[in-house]
Amino acid sequence: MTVPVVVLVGPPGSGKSTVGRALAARLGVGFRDTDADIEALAGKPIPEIFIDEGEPHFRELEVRAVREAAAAHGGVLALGGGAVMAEATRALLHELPVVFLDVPLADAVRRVGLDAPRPLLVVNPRARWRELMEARRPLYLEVATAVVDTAGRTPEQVADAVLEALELKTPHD
Ligand SMILES: Nc1ncnc2c1ncn2[C@@H]1O[C@H](COP(=O)(O)OP(=O)(O)O)[C@@H](O)[C@H]1O
Ligand SMILES: O=C(O)C1=C[C@@H](OP(=O)(O)O)[C@@H](O)[C@H](O)C1
Ligand SMILES: [Mg+2]
Repeated sequence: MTVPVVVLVGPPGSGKSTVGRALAARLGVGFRDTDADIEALAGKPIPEIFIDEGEPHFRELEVRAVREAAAAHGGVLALGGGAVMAEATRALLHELPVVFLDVPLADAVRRVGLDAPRPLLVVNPRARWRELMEARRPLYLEVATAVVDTAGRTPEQVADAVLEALELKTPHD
């Protein structure tokens, strides 16, 4: 069994996918994103999974994708924003180095507004994001080894803060 060097959790727009890629490059390790794994498993993009099979089916695929990646991927792993809602996922995250990327509402809404579609944020994204974050913040905190604030930081600066928070060395140190 190979376990990730870092797992990134946090709400949509916190930068998990973007920072994860930068972090993996800095560490000289691979990057994996469970949303991409789910799309590969289902053979279609996430919005289509939500439309065709519904959110509960997406969440089943997500639990499986996280379990498989957490047991086999030795690099940086980014989860989807809702992955922590599953108790089984939280249980396995308790054993891993997990960073919660925090972000204020205004920054997150600005970031996701310009990005790929997220089915849960299509209608009234501001209010929906706030609701999601209120429900999930305790869960992000429960699984987090460290919390990194992303407000006013570039993805590269966030990657630096993650390395520092976990005291990780890069090949250039
Ligand atoms: N620290 C940051 N500052 C500004 N924009 C960012 C930052 N992190 C991510 N972004 C941008 O926000 C959008 C969402 O980022 P993404 O990595 O997909 O977030 P997540 O995976 O957490 O939902 C992307 O367009 C990305 O380029
Ligand atoms: O918050 C959520 O429930 C979701 C977040 C998305 O990932 P990001 O957090 O990477 O945007 C993706 O997994 C799906 O649209 C559901
Ligand atoms: Mg993402």
